[in-house]
Amino acid sequence: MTVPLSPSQHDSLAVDDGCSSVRVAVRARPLVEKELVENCSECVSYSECGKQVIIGAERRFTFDHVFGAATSQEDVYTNCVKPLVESCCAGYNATVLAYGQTGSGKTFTMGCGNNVSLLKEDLGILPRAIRQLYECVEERSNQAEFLIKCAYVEIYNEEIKDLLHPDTPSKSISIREDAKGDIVLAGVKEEVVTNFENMIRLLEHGSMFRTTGSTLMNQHSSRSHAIFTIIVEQRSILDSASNEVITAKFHLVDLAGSERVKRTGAVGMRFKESVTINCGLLALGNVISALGDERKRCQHVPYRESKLTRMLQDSLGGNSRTCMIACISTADTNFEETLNTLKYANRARNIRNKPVINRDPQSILLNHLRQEIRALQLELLNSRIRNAGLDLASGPQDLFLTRADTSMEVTAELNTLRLKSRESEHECLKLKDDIQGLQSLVNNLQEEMLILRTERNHYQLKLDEVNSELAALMQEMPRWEGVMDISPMVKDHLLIRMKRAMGETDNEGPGFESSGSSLSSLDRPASSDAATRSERNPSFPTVRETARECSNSWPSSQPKEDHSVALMPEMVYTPFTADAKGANCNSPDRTSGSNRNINQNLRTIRDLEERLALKESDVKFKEETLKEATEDLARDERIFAEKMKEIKTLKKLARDLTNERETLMQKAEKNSAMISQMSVEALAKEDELARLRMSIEILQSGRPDAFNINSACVPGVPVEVAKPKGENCDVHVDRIESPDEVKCNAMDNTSDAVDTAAEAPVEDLSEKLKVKEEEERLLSPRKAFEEQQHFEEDVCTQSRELRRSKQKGNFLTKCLMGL
Ligand SMILES: Nc1ncnc2c1ncn2[C@@H]1O[C@H](COP(=O)(O)OP(=O)(O)OP(=O)(O)O)[C@@H](O)[C@H]1O
Repeated sequence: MTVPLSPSQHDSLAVDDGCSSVRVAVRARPLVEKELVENCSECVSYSECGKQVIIGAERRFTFDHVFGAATSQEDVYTNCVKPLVESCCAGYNATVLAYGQTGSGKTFTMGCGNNVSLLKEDLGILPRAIRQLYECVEERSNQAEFLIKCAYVEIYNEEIKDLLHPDTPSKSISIREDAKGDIVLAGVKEEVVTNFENMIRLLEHGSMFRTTGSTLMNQHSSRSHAIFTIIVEQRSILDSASNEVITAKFHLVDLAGSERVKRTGAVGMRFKESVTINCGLLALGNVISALGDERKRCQHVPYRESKLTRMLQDSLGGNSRTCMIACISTADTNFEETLNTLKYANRARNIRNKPVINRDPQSILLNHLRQEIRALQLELLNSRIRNAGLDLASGPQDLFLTRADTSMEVTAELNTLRLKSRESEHECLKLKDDIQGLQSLVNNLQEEMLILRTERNHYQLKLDEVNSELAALMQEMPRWEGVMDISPMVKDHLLIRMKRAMGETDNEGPGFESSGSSLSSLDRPASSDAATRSERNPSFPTVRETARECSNSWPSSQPKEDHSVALMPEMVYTPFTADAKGANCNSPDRTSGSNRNINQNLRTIRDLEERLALKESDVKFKEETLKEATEDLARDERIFAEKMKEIKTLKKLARDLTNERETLMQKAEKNSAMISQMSVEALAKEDELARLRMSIEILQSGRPDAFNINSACVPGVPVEVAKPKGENCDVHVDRIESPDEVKCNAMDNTSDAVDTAAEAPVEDLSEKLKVKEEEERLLSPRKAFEEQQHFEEDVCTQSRELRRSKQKGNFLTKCLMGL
């Protein structure tokens, strides 16, 4: 049945209060061939609204999406994953998680490539997501530059394997938390991929290395949890000044299926895999419970319980938009597993994530600093212009700008360093918190270990008591020999126990191999404890001593009736035969009482052994966790120390830069004053040059009326000029070579003289000019010509320089305005 899709299902990424719930979809697979052959019937139905699944008589579960057995891959993808790919392109982390019992269709749903054997409509989530991602990149290529990377790992038997680089040893891969608190896989190489085809090739290549195996439930059963991660980095190109980088991670997870060993028929290696798979899923369940249960929400979330949960830390309760697809089988033979999956998935619906756009803090900082620098540069320029009263378009500004820029750079650098230092301080605080958390974890673990050790000692004591009781009973054994019939099996067993208690190896007893493992745990603590006890009280016989005595006093070999003794732990004493009863009628009650005692004691021993083994494995696990936590703590402390060192260096650098900045600011102040002075001088020189050029033009024109305007420039004619400020100014003109070619040799106060020369009496000047002309006629016209040329060249050079500096000034002004 295909469940109709409602439009509301498309809003699968609804976010409120910055939080977004984990979306959960259920997908039922159709009955497979094996189930059809077995005549299985369907035990699952769906409600009309398309959001409820009903299992059995009336157990209803509500989910965000419910996909019936006939739902196409396309529908599952469109509803569950498409929005996640879109949000990943927008900078949000995303996760798709396929969960379910073995053979329920997780790998089918996720897909692991684009095989030619696959029909297009059967393509799973992975190839579809990769295609959509590249389409999205293509669409946005005019807005941003994209860099896409991928990594593919599997968690097999609690070890992480890099499927894209299978040669990487698992030991070199570890799960770490980076400075931002994101989970990263150190040691896993990410591949940069530029197109759909290449990424599919990598996916298929990695999938080839994934561990699969055949079980009774699924011929191609995945024996590991596989995580394909796509990393999307984008840099906006719309705003060239903004170099903001956004990075999003997309995890596509195909979990291994939960399974019952009885049904999968897993033995040996498969059995071990099965145990680790179930442990990982149990840890995931614990995390889901801790996050989903409102009462537990503030408590510790056991992410560190398994590698799977640690890797999915961001996806469950963290910075990610997550969708879980719970795959179920509708066959009634899988009723219990399906019910469990639905319960598991239902809990996941309560998890609240906090997705945010992953902006690179460095680029944010850089942008912020750039804006600040621009603002400061403008402000500084404005204030300088105001102070110097300069027109930006005139005058050489390069020196001024260089200094100002240097000062700006230093300020910017200083700000960057300050921010970095602040950031490192935050990081240090965070690390401190982490260290405290770890410290309390270690303390808790130590406490737990202490309790466990006490418990172990307690059991050990009990075991010793039982052992000594047993030893006492064994001492009595020879006495019963004559009076009752004890099964040779029992004797054999007791002999083996005694020998083992004495630390001897005895493989003769047919029950040795089966009971060996359980007995060995008894052997070790008994002997060590016996040693300590004999130290305490040498008169008290140890189990070993008593046992040795017994074994010596016993007949060495008893006829062995059969080899059923292999079931030693379950063995009981054989009942008395009628004859034996007759023969031993002197104390039948006492004998049966002792038998009962021995049986009871054996049971107690077995019980204690099991409990002890359990406790020991518990202690071992705790010790490992403690070791890991201690290592983490040491690492964090190392990082913390490094950070502190870095902060110190940064602070010192910041201090140095502040000093340098101060010095530069002072220098810049001085230079700006100098520049202002120079600018004023340059303006005066320009004026002077303009006037000189005008004078030359007038003199070159040789028009007598020109002297009315500027006769003060007549060469060699000392002029008494009018005094604008009540002062006399003399202009000395050397000589006139010809009426048209003159050399002007203006002395001090030239500009004033030129300004006031217009007011000199024209008659006087004409007369003087005539005299001069007479004199000049006598001089060589050639020389005058040469001098004139010389002078013109000088003027041209000066005006060229002036033009160049003007251009420079204009250029710099434009640059400044541009900035
Ligand atoms: N929706 C479906 N439509 C048709 N066939 C399906 C569907 N889902 C699963 N199957 C078939 O069911 C079988 C088991 O599926 P699959 O291998 O994906 O299960 P699994 O959950 O990944 O198992 P495991 O956990 O053991 O790896 C496969 O033969 C697959 O083709």
